[in-house]
Amino acid sequence: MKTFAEFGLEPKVLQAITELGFEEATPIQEQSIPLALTGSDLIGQAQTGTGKTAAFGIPLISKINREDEKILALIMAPTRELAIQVSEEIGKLSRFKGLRSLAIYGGQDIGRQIRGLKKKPQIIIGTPGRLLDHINRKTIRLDDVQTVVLDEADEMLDMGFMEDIQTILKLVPEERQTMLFSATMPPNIQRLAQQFLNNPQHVSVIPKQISAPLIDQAYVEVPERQKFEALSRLIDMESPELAIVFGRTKRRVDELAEALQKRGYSADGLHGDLSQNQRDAVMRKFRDGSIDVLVATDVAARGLDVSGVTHVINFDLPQDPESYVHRIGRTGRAGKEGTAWSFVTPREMDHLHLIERVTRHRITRKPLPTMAEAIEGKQRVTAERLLEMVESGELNEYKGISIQLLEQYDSVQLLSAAMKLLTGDKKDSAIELTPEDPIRAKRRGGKNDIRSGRKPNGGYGGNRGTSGGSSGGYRGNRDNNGGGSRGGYSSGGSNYGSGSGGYGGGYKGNRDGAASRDGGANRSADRKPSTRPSSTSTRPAKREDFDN
Ligand SMILES: Nc1ncnc2c1ncn2[C@@H]1O[C@H](COP(=O)(O)OP(=O)(O)OP(=O)(O)O)[C@@H](O)[C@H]1O
Ligand SMILES: [Mg+2]
Repeated sequence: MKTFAEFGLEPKVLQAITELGFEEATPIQEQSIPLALTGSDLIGQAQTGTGKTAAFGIPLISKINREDEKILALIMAPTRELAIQVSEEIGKLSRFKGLRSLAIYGGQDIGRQIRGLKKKPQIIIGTPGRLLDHINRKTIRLDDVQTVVLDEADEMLDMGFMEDIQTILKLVPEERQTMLFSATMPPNIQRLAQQFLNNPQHVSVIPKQISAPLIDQAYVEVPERQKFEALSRLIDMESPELAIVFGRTKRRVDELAEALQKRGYSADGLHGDLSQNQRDAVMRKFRDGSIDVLVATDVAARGLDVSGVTHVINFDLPQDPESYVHRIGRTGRAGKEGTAWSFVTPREMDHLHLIERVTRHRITRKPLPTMAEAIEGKQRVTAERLLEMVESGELNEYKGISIQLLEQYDSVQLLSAAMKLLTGDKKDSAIELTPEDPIRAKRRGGKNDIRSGRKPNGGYGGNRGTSGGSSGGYRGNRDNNGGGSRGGYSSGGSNYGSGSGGYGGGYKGNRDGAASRDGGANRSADRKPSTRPSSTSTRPAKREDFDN
């Protein structure tokens, strides 16, 4: 492991890194930073939560002169929340150097953004839709941009941002450095790379070499109508510090958040039909811990980094294996452990197996938590709270009454009553959620779909660490689905997530033409009537939500 001092960074940037508490570079940082500092174009791929933001942020910041008053760097991200977060991290990294950066995203007052732009930021972090808006208004000019980063590049393509990105990149001088980053690099990313990158270096971190994000992955098979009960039992049993629960549609998220609140959980929902103020408020509450459970559509699947997220629960399975990878990657970040649970209806078992094959990771089957386990979990939390209170020692006011009570009643009875009060018996109000259709495993893949054309070397390393890094394919140690005998996933070209940087597996060979990953326009995860004037109807529904 390298320390940041070894990259020859200027003292002010090093100081900022130290202030953030980063001691050693993560593998993606170790490989990307020196390359990016040479000015080379880059395609960077590494697992979720391994510091890709600083991997592009540090070299980007290093190149900029604080005296300059032009926009010199442009970072694009697929969602508003991510643009805000990346902008904050860039702000922290460039603090001592005194650079100015600004987030530009839909839903925020444009006047405010224009005022921000008047302060001459050198770094813009934006979502493509609003960026274009500013470009058209001539409030943003890209003529001096030297560095472009596409964070979550594959997602931006998937959301139908290709056209917007093309328009934007055509306005950036050709003499520039361009970097693409994501944890997943499906083959269609090559299209973008060929068009906009100049002789890019591929930096791809083999999982074995990463201080592996320890995500414990489990699933329970549960019929659709029992999912809510399963969720509340699971939350009770596991008592997450912070949890993100993913639902398939906006309606689902609304219903779930409300149902959880009714049952006494501290939960709130996030999706693209909320106003930006509401979205900001929910994220703030989740980040500061005033809610414990964030219920969200895939709008929260990518990039978000909230410390203390111990659990991710897929209340509904995601449509795509990549989405699974990113969703569960909201936990187990920066070397911490995390737990991911997925609810799978009996008809979705095939889809689960597809996810297992593509991610080359066996997901452990677990039984539905029992009522007894749920109760035990809740009691454990209550006991912990009680003991914390005992340790805090600030109990003098209660001692008199406690002594009196103990003279009259049995101590076990008394403590049990206090525990019961504290635990707060669940109001068993009936919860009715509108059922969702099961996700269907699309038939995809096969040798002909292997598109990346790059030599496979290094699998995703399914069991992270024990077998990682050896030559591709979905190898032998899987027993539940025949080692990829269906659909050709074992065909050595699969190198999802590592090795040479190509996704390679081609499992979603015919996805490009699909209307949307959310299962059709009318019940898409995040569809919203657009205020943007043109061509929105032809775009995948998903983008309507994420940025406008
Ligand atoms: N060198 C480092 N040492 C310690 N912590 C780090 C280091 N680099 C980054 N981090 C922290 O790790 C966390 C994850 O970083 P980041 O969000 O950049 O991950 P990512 O690879 O972009 O993940 P994702 O694929 O989910 O977007 C952040 O909280 C970040 O501050
Ligand atoms: Mg990221």
